[in-house]
Amino acid sequence: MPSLTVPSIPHYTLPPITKENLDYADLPIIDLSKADTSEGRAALARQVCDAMTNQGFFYIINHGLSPAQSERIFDIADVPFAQVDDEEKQKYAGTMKQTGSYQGYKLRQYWHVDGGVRDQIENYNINRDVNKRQHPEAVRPLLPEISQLMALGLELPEDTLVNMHGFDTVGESYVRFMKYYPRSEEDELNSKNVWLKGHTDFGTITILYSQPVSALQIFGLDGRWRWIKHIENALVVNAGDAMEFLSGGFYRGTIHRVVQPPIDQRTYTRLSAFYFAMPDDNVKLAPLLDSPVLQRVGIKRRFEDGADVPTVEQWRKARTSAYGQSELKTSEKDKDVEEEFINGVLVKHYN
Ligand SMILES: O=C(O)CCC(=O)C(=O)O
Ligand SMILES: [Fe+2]
Repeated sequence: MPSLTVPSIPHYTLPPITKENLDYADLPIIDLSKADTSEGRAALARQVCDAMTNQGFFYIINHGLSPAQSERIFDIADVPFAQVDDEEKQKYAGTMKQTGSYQGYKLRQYWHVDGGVRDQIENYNINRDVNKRQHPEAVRPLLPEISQLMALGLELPEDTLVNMHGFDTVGESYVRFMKYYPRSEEDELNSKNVWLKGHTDFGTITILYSQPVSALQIFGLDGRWRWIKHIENALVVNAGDAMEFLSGGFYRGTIHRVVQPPIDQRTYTRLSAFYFAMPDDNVKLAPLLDSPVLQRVGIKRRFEDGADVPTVEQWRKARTSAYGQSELKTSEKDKDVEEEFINGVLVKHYN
């Protein structure tokens, strides 16, 4: 990254890791320092492909961000929450339901979680074009740094996919900062300790900065939830709906959820930082039929034959408007699953 004058902001101290012995998911670790040679890249490509077709989640280490840069990301992430007062937060609140876009704040209690319980999570979302909207005063001096972070999100491994993620085209890849606040006993009971229901992300890939408060879990092919373990200065990557659709089901949009942290971390807030990569708005979410791999392994279609395949814009808007707001129906097959149809596609939410 070229150097910038970095504004001085308060340091955010991340909590210590848990001492509990949790059932962790065994995820592959992609060491990007091996990408310098063509053999190294070939080996990494196989590893990533394997991870994406199986768990749909992996870690990246040696990604080029120093521990100090990663620490800085959490300092920046806390600014929209700790340095902006409620009145200003209201002023920059997003209009998800009306516009299908997450830009701005998602304030606490906007989403329905389960059993009448509403969320205790604040988000602040910034489009990859950081100048697309106005931001709270405390965030403005940080925009050049946030803008540089977006560049990292574009380093996708495949040209085909990279080309669908133009930087100057119309689209909604974005950075999200997210702060989870501890909840009341009553809320924990009524929502069975689930803070964010099991879901798939909407885009191609999500990159999250590993952080120490254990709460994120992934749903394994064996039907069990397992915890994501914190790895110092690692990135955690997962595939979303757009990736699953483009790859005809070859890469899995993995179901994940957020639950109450283990007992020794329950009093902390949980701050996280993400990059959600979304193809350009005009990309049709149909399988990439030219792929020799898809021709070999076959395609799992998520859309009815003849149904209109949605564009990225249609998909992300419909998913964003519905999320945490729509009426869900309990699945006839599984009482822990709730369902809705979006653009003719069955979308599931897990408890
Ligand atoms: O906070 C987390 O670790 C996950 C949040 C998440 O899944 C999301 O924002 O889509
Ligand atoms: Fe997610």
